[in-house]
Amino acid sequence: MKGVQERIGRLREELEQHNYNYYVLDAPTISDFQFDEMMKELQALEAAHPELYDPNSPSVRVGGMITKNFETVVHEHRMYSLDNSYSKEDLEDWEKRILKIVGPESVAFTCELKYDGASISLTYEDGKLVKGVTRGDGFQGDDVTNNIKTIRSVPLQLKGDYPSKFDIRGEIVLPFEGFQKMNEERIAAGEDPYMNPRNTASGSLKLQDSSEVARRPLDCLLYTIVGEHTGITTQYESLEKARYWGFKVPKEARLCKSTEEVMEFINYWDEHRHELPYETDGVVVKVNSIQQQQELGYTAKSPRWAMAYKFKAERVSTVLNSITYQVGRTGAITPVANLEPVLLAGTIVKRASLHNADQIEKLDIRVGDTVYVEKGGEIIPKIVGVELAKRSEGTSPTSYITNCPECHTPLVRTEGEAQHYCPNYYGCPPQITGRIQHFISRKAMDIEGMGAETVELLFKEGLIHNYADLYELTTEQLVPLERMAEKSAENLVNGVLRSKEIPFERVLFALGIRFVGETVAKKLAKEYKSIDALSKATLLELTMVDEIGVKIAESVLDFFAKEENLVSINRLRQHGVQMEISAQQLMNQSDKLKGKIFVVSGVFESVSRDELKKMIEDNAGKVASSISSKTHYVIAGDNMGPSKKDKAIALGVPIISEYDFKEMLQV
Ligand SMILES: NC(=O)c1ccc[n+]([C@@H]2O[C@H](COP(=O)([O-])OP(=O)(O)OC[C@H]3O[C@@H](n4cnc5c(N)ncnc54)[C@H](O)[C@@H]3O)[C@@H](O)[C@H]2O)c1
Ligand SMILES: [Zn+2]
Repeated sequence: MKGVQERIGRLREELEQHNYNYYVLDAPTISDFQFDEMMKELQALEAAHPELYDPNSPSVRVGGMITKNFETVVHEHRMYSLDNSYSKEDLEDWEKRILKIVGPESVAFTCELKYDGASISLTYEDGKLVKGVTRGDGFQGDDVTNNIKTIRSVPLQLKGDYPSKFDIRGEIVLPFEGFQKMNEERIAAGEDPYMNPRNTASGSLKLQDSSEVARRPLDCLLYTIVGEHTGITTQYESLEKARYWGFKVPKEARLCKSTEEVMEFINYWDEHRHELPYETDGVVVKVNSIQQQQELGYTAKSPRWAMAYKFKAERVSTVLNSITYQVGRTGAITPVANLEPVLLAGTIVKRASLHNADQIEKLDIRVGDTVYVEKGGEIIPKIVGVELAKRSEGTSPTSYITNCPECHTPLVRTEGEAQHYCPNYYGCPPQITGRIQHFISRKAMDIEGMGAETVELLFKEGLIHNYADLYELTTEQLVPLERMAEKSAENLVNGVLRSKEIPFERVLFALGIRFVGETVAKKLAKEYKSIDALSKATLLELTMVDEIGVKIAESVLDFFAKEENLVSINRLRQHGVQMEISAQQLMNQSDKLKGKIFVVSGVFESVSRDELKKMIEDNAGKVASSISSKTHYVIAGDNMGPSKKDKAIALGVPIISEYDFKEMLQV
């Protein structure tokens, strides 16, 4: 008995800590699968020992919390969690319990997808968005209205016959495409990629700077209306109404008359969910009739009228053959697991990320172990645990490397950072080639005729040591090299020559300053206009620039403090690389379109789409990808999509031609 009590206490404590990591820090340290297993164990023990009931147990409370970084708002209607089911039998048991209360006839269900993001409650009064609050602990949450307003799919003004006051609930998600783009930008800027879309969405919502939130491609999917006089009688109807008033309500929902039909829906989406643009982790089955919902009511944590059906995590086990360590262009060390190849979610997996030393230690991962591999929204799969029963005897914990695997320099780890670094900036081969590879990449200097392997080859042959060396390469030097025909040597030299036309903002990105990705480079170029001015900026000045924080500012200062960087910049300048915004570009820039949001659609006669977008941005306007109530103008060319056109008309957004636009700029 004492043992059980201890175990329960221990589980409650640990689950509490995981809730904190997950909901407040947005940085879980165990997988959802492991969390759910622990929760199930706790629930089973509590059910067998009702005398140990505690109203504060994580099993009977919503897991979230308020952060105190925002104003705390008490929910007028409580926000609940959902009970989980994992099989057809679970669902049938649930149906039986429901019928006991509302029976004896059958019950209809609305099936929806379970979007994996952060819960939100939006309050509308007279058709206007007045508040956006996180779920928090279910009773009260964080007021994140300003951040919510930056999300394009959240209507600020409703249309149609909406009730005068109501709340609508949904999920803030980060669609895969946006998540991947954000991660590509982070990797290009030398930062660690985010772990998964859910925690990134939730973390984004809690940023203090709304303009930073606005840059994140968040989406808001809605599913429940709450309020007194809404006139709605079924869940299915509420989805249709919400859609009609202007909310984004996914169309996948289905009205089902039996658990058989519910299972059909579940089985279909278990297989097809990867075709959706956002992450889902199950299906939510809801009693359709609102009146029946009211009869059923709530438990301490969840509605009795709804049930989540969780998809099985895509997870397999395989043997860890070895751990290797990669050195990135910024010197960051990433441990990589080399696995016995295994089929996971339709692809053969051979490698998985181990993130950093802490992760290896926490999971106690050892070479030879049988490990669990999981695939979520991440780019590469990850190891989430070890099958300890299969561990052979006599193994010892993995000791993390202390020296760089490439140049043997002792590694360093700055306080507060998870990653180890190789500090040998000038001499570590992968850092040198990594910087040059970044420099020539498509979004940077876009040097045709050159790829990552060519960089390796030229470095090995001692021809380049630095990106400025590229501009001194001659065909005579290149032709004798292996696999380098005369033609490709010429292409390469010409490619380098042409890169001298690349505008300053991209040169700035190409230099590979840590944390200076494409967007930040654009901002800095616009603000400082030349490398000389930027190199003289102080920390304070830099942090005054919109969207530039201390971390970026410090990294810029570090970069210009390195003598070798200054030498390289001077050499690049002597070779004719653009180190300032051209007079032409300056002339074309203004603030004329400040605050205006444009959507560009169709094919144009006098300019290309990209040129048009650049003109908008050069004049301080913003380009959005889809039309919303916040769009100021749609610039339409030939073949504008009919649905876009309808939407613009419905929302009353003016549709203008490329010529009207140029008129606006007077060019
Ligand atoms: N890894 C960790 O450390 C850790 C810690 C805490 C929680 N978790 C994960 O979070 C889960 C618990 O989180 P939870 O309490 O938010 O429950 P949940 O996410 O399992 O389900 C409830 C939530 O689902 C959301 N939802 C999505 N689509 C919906 C729809 N169509 N209709 C209604 N609701 C919908 C709502 O936001 C609702 O609050 C755990 O099961 C675990 O997987 C993990
Ligand atoms: Zn090194």
